Amino acid sequence: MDITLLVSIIVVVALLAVGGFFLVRTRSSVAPGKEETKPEVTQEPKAAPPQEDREREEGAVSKPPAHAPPARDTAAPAPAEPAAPEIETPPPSAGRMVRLRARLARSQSSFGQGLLTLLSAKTLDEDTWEEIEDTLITADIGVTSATQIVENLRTRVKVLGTRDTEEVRGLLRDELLKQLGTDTDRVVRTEPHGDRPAVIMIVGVNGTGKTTTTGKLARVLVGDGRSVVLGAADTFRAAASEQLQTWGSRVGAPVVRKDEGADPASVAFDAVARGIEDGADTVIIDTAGRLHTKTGLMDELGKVKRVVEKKSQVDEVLLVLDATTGQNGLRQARVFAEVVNVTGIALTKLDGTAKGGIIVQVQRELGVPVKLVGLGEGPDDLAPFDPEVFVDAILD
Ligand SMILES: Nc1nc2c(ncn2[C@@H]2O[C@H](COP(=O)(O)OP(=O)(O)OP(=O)(O)O)[C@@H](O)[C@H]2O)c(=O)[nH]1
Repeated sequence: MDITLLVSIIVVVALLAVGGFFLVRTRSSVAPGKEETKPEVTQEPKAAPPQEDREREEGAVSKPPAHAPPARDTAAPAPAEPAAPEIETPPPSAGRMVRLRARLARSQSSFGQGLLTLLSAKTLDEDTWEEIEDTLITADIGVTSATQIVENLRTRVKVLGTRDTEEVRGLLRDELLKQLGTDTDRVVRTEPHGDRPAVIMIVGVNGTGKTTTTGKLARVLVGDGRSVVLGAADTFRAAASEQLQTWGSRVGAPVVRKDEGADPASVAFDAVARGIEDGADTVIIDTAGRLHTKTGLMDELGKVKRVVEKKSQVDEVLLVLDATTGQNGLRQARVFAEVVNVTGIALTKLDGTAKGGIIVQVQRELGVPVKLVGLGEGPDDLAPFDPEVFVDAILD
């Protein structure tokens, strides 16, 4: 081999060896620097770190406590604490009926539209007026009120000589409002007297919606910023006290209850005592459903009221009536009114019937105002009764 070629090969090999050495050195000195940027850490937030770790990363926790367990242990789930029941904040009573107006419009529109169609007939002859009266009676408004409405309408239509739809609608609105009573005092007495809470008793026959109304009323009051104690004096139906407990827990209202079969008067008495002790604004007592025809049970209701009165005056006795029961509801109302001096009506299930005229009839028969109306099964579907919203929903 030529000596020059040999020397060249040696020089090339030597140069390659030196180059390779520096290349390896340079690579190994960059690698730690890359490690310092910790790419694993930047990817980690995908798995949400425990709160304390997060705060530490953000600098909120300056250094780990001396007793801090290794990172792997921190990630272990802590033993679950029993979740505190969530207290709800129901909407206030004001404007509730307006919010529920669509329900009314749905259930009562056939009644209202029937009347308006008849009134806009080409000729308002005897037959048409009779049909108008029948429509009113079918809606459970009662014969006396139906006759009055028709007589007044006939006179006013004749005197004014009007057949304009809007004007006739206005006349009908006036007549219906007159029958419902716009000046009637419909306030539910819930204000405490000095150191004593207001006491409300809820009464009625089975299944009308007493327990539901008690729970819904508690929500109305809590929504208005009141403190409430509930008394589960329906000791006859075991589920009623459970049901009331659920309503109470949802809004943080204590529920006084006893075993099934306990004396309802003693539960009611204890509930009022608890209300006084807690400085509550209002005590609402749910009573067992009873047939108005069962004298013994009706006497028992009178006793509950008398026993409560030993502790505090009873401000309201609300009779819960199911709007869908029509004339039967009226019969019930009469008997209850004799036994416990009913001060107001809570008319439930008005969302399920077109016979809203029962409001007029029950007020006329009992001389007691409808104060609350139930417009659905939802927890906030109870509203203070507003005649104008009611009539407008019928006629819209
Ligand atoms: N659609 C509708 N349903 C209602 C209304 N109010 C109550 N209800 C329903 O009526 C049913 C009976 O209600 P409860 O409150 O259990 O009746 P109660 O009078 O306490 O029953 P007893 O304890 O057996 O006398 C339930 O299914 C309620 O959801 C309402 O305004 N509208």
